[in-house]
Amino acid sequence: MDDFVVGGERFGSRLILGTGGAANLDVLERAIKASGTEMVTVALRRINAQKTSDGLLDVVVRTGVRLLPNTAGCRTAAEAVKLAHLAREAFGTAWIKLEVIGDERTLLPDGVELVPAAERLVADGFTVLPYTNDDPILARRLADAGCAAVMPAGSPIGSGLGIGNPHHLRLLRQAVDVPVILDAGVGTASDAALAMELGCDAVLLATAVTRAADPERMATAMRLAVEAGFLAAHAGRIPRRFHALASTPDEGRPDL
Ligand SMILES: CC(=O)[C@@H](O)[C@H](O)COP(=O)(O)O
Repeated sequence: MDDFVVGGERFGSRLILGTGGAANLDVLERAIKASGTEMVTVALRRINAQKTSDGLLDVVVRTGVRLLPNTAGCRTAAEAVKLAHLAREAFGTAWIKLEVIGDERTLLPDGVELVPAAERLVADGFTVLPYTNDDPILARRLADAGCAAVMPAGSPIGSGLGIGNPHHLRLLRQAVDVPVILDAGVGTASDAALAMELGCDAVLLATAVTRAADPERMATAMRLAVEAGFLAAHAGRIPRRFHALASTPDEGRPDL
């Protein structure tokens, strides 16, 4: 698999893990290792930046993955910008997964708040990766604002419904030049493979692994699915046909 380049940095894995929902840190650490991920996202409010042992931050340090703080829980652009600045101070990283949630029930992104928040953070020197809707126009606005990637939801966070609108995802892929990372809604490995086959550059998922009956095994499945989807997307699939096409040619067939 080719390296994944985002924000000017190179990653060997195209799978990003969210850390919410794990039963405990030991389970999470084993899942991170099994997934082969090189980047995990963490809600700032879940981390104690001062704590030096037994915390989520220690898992991040021990596994050697990049920490991508997120602005989970924010409802307005102003809140998200403030939290991003706190994260930069606390963790010494200017990378931020920008989340501005529009609605408690669906947890879908608020596109109206998202664009000015992204513009502000880019101007402030952040590498911004926004969680967005599967709307190609909004994605283009975010890319034009200088975001390093766009992260469309497949379906609502934690729903496990997979990719609700594959056509929109294809349109979105064509609408932007920055990496597209499917974020949210993945339920099982085939959803992750499909995202890659539709042209996504990477997949971010949390619940499907952290709340699986066997998180370590599901993390392995997700690693393989992302790799398989990427390879298939770049292997030139056969065209779909209405009728059959014999796989063995007729010539040389004995007269019976
Ligand atoms: C936007 C957001 O919070 C997602 O990153 C979420 O953590 C992952 O969604 P799933 O839990 O559905 O994979």
